[in-house]
Amino acid sequence: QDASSSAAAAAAAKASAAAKPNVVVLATGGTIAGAGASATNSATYTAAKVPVDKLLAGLPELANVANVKGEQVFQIASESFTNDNLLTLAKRVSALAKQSDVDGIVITHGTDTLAETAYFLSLTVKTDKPIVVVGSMRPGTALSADGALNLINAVSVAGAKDSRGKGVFVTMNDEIQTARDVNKDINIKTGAFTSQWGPLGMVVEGKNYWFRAPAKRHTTQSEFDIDGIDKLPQVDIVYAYGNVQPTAVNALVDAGAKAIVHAGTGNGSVADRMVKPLQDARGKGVLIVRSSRVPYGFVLRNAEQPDDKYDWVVAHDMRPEKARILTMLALTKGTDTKQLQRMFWEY
Ligand SMILES: NC(=O)C[C@H](N)C(=O)O
Repeated sequence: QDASSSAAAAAAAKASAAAKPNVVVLATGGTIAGAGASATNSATYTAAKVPVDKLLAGLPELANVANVKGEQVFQIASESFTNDNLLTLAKRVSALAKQSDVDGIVITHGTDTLAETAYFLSLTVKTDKPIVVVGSMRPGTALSADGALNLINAVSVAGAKDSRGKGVFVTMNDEIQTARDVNKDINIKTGAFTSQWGPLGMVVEGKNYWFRAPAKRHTTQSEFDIDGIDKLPQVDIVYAYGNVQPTAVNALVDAGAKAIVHAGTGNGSVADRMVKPLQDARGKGVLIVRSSRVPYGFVLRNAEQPDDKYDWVVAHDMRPEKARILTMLALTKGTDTKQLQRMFWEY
């Protein structure tokens, strides 16, 4: 009797594990793995402290959502992310996505450059399996820490069948955002991630509620594939402000930048004294991408500056830091400015 009931219990446990999706959590550090000195330290803490096993063990509720495995890829604050980190992470995500025993992938990440990494993954990983990048604004040691629910939501979105084919997501504050559109727009507050075009949906108590679909090319529809990319070119950003001088542009060209993203004022406007240095840079083969330091709206071609005449590219609605990501990838294919401009419209 005992033996048959324990066999039945084991079979039931096996059936319940088989019914749940398999989700791998790749941990990279950030505040979601951060720890502060006391529960009232919501903003003063050390990022990238808690190892992934401890992070997952602290959330037994995850077992109800998916069969979760953790892997520590890095343990860093995201402001220190490099191109090498992007390549290593994306290659690991791509390899996991090819495994038949993996249904979805979650990346825990610091919030500061989270949107850049999410965009990079959405452009380079060829899969229709859900990939979710998630972080937190408060360390797990703080009162009203946001990481635990953000992580459960991420695992639930990554494991859901109705998330497939929709690209890479960011799940913060119960919202499901698409990697391309989302940015960290607010610091300190937990509702930090927004998109001017709105979230795709919401995740509440383990269920997805969708309201729109991404309109731009991503993952399986992308012309980039991380499996064939081993190096990223140097692309830098020049920030515009009153009294700006060409010092930074000239230094970056001398340092070997292959492209410069100009974070202009207003509609991507460029100070009169910056035009010639940027033209000179273009003359030396450096690609010039005109973006704006204004977070919302978008930059139009040949408005503010004659882009056709100067052979410059506009970043459309991409923030300078995300324009850098697309420009680096474009440069792995060639230096044709018409192609780069097409990519800014399509991705
Ligand atoms: N909230 C955070 O995660 C911020 C932290 N500086 C990071 O990006 O790693």
